[in-house]
Amino acid sequence: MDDQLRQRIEEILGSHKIVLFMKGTKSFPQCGFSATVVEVLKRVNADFHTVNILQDADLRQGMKDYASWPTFPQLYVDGRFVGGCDIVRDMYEGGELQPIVDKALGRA
Ligand SMILES: N[C@@H](CCC(=O)N[C@@H](CS)C(=O)NCC(=O)O)C(=O)O
Repeated sequence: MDDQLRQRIEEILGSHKIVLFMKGTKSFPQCGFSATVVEVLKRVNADFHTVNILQDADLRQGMKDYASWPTFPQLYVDGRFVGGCDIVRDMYEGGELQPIVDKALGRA
C-alpha cells in the first residue's frame, strides 16, 4: 500500500473513536453483514463514524491490506481492528462489546 493511502486511513482512524468501514451507509446499509454491525452498534449506544467503501475503490482494497482482513464490514475502536460481522456479533452476545465501546467513548 502506498504511503498516501496509509496516511489517509490513519487520519480516518485518528479522527473517530469508533469507525465502521462498511457497504452503504448507517441509514442505508447495502449488505446484510454491514446492516448487522450497524444494528449491534446502535444497541450498545455507540457513537460511530461510517465509511462507505462501495464509493471508494482505493479504500476498499486498502482496508483489506491494512487490516489483513478480506471482507467488510470492518470495525475499528480506538484505532485498532476489532473484527467483522461474526466477531462483532459474538462479542455483543458475549457481553464483551459494550465495555470496549464504553471505554473508547469515555463512559467506563
Ligand atoms: N464472515 C464475514 C462476512 C462478511 C463478508 O463475507 N463480506 C463480503 C461480502 S459483503 C465482502 O466484503 N467481500 C469483499 C468485497 O466485497 O470487497 C464477517 O464476519 O464479516
